[in-house]
Parts: sequence; structure tokens; C-alpha cells
Amino acid sequence: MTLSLDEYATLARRELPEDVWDFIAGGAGRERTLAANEAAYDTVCLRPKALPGFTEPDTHVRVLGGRWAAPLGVAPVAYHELAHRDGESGTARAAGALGLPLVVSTFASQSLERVAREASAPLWLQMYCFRDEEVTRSLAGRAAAAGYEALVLTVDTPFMGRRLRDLRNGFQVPPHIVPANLVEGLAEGARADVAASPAAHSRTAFHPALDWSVVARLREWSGLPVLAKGVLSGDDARAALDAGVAGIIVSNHGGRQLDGAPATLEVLPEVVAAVAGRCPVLMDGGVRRGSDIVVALAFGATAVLVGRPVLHGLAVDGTAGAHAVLSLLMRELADTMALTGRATVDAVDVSVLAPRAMHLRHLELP
Ligand SMILES: Cc1cc2nc3c(=O)[nH]c(=O)nc-3n(C[C@H](O)[C@H](O)[C@H](O)COP(=O)(O)O)c2cc1C
Ligand SMILES: CCCCCCC(=O)C(=O)O
Repeated sequence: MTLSLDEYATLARRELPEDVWDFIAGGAGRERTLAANEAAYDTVCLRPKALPGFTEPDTHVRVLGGRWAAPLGVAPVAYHELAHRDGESGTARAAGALGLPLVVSTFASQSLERVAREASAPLWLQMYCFRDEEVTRSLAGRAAAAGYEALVLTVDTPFMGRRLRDLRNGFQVPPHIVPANLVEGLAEGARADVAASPAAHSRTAFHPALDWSVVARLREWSGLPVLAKGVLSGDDARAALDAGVAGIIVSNHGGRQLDGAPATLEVLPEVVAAVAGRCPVLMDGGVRRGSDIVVALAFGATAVLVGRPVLHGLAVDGTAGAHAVLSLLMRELADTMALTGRATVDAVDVSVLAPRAMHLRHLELP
């Protein structure tokens, strides 16, 4: 019986080649930010509620007009087929069965159209922007045509961070796994390039000097709302809003870009304050328990996204494993809401938190 996301990670590690495990698990540099994301949740305590009078809370939320079964979605993660041949279609089936949204990566191993055919819950497409603007424009248009409900512009990755595990391993994407959304847009040489070294490819293919004006172009090309993913400060949140985003995702790319960047939970309140209710604020990074979701909501998040745990589920048991991971998180979320006396997601606010300092103060009383 697998009872926690940590256990899924342990099982997934046994299933995957070591270099693939490292690509998924790893972060940039010393992996300080990677570690900080999870550790941040350990600094916070929750306040239990005695005799709340119910056991099954309503976890539904509305985000950008879509109804989600919980404030939880799947973060954009490249190449799901690295974890299991079911790939993104399997993840879409798993998330859809639970009423949870999926953000499909530009670097998905199955085409965005194929994933859409398997989906039954909201789909968003994550956007990397390329030197060749036609590639970006075409992706944005295809997303709209295939029924995607939003674009997620990743704003923290002008190139991939220095991931030492991948450099040591000489990590290459296996030849049978391709960036399915791009195979037609990229010249043959560039296709070989992207497999041989994702990091080197990002340096040559990604737009090197993107600025916030791209938000308007993405909106124009797709007619879809655009969210900015990778915002870690109030200043950047305001810039994103000025550029016309419909939502913000507080993210440090799972610790894979700027090592030394703060844990996402740490900066979430600053971003929420800057946004002041003008758009939804999602977050990702280190969410591994339902109680982490409650903490993120208490800090002002509208919803959270999870990345690595979904790949762990896929690696363990394909579509069923991804489903198991997501439903475990939903169960833990509902239980935590019940034990803290919150019958709805709206009822989760800062009063659900009991900072550790409170306990210390209590102990110090004469
Ligand atoms: C293997 C892997 C691939 C990723 N690929 C993408 C990607 O293509 N686009 C993107 O915006 N973020 C990507 N991310 C970052 C995730 O969207 C997300 O920010 C991060 O995984 C959240 O942290 P978590 O894994 O601790 O849940 C990737 C992360 C991992 C682990
Ligand atoms: C050029 C290939 C890029 C894959 C990017 C995936 C990603 O964002 C990651 O963090 O890894």
C-alpha cells in the first residue's frame, strides 16, 4: 500500500534509469531552492478545530471561469513519456477523471491535440517562446483550435538553469521521445539538438530577449487568457498585470532555474499583496501533502500545481499511478480541511495557521 507522495517518489526511483531520475528530481546549482520549497512547509503549523460538525468539505474552486474539483492542478512538465509510455495522455485521463486541470508543456512528448482528445477537465498550454516567432505563433493558435482554455507563459527560463546532475550524467532525452508539439516546426538539425542536449538547445532556440510585450502577442495569436509562470516578487507581479495577464503562477521552476531564489511559499504573501485580488494567484514548488495545499491557500494562493509527484505516479503505474497520486492529495486536502474546520475552500484563510512561534511563546509562559 502506498500512503504518501514521498513513498511514490521512492518507488519511482526504482523504476527509472538513474539519469532520468536525476533529470526529474534535480535542481540547479547546489539545489538550495529545490530543498527550500519543501522545507518551507515544515516551518508552518495548522490550528485544529474541535468538533467541526462535518467530515466531508466541498473542495471545488473556480479558476478563470473553469470549475476544478480541488484547488489543485498538474504543473507543466516536459516529456511525460520519460516516466511512462502513457505519457501526457495518461496524465490527462487521470486528471480529467478527478476533475483536475492539466498544464501541458511546450516540450510534451505527445502532441497537444492528442492530449486534448484524452482530456475531460480544463487544459492549459505552457508556452516557451522561440527565436523563430512563427513557431511560437503556431503553438498559440493550435492551442486555441484544440480547445485549450489558457496559455501559461513561463517567464523564468530564457535558458535552462545549470543542473549539475544532468551535466555530470551527460543527460540526453532518449531518441524515441520527441518534443511532439515541435517536430514539424523545428528543422531536422534542431530536432537532433534538442534531444542531444536540452540545455544547449534552450540557449540556441529560446527567444533570448523576451519582454512583457509578448503577453499581448500571445493573446492576439490565440484569443486566450495568458498567465505568467515564474513570478517571485511583487514588482514582477505588477509588471505582469500591467502587461495584461489573467493570472499569475508563483514558481521558481521547482528549483531548476535560479539556485538561491526563495522558496515559493516564502514569497507568496508578497505577490498576493501586490496583486490585490486583480487576478488569481497560483503557486507551485514542493507541494507534497494535502496539508501543504491548505497552507498555500492560507497564504493567499487560489490553487496549487504539482510537478514531480505526477511523474512519480506515472513511473510507478502509468495512468493509474498518476491518478493515485492526485487522488491521494485530494483525500489529504479534504481531511485537512475537515480537521481544521473549513467546510469550503473560501473558508481557508490565515486563521488556519498556527505559527511555530506561538508554541514557543506558550512553552515560555511561567
Ligand atoms: C522534469 C521537469 C520538467 C519540467 N518542465 C517544465 C516545462 O516544460 N515548462 C515549465 O514551465 N516548467 C517545467 N517544469 C517546472 C514545473 O512546471 C514546476 O514549476 C515544478 O516542477 C514545481 O515543483 P514540484 O516539482 O516541486 O511540484 C518542469 C519540472 C520538472 C521536474
Ligand atoms: C530544450 C528542452 C527544454 C525542456 C525544458 C523542460 C523544463 O522546463 C525543465 O525544467 O526541465
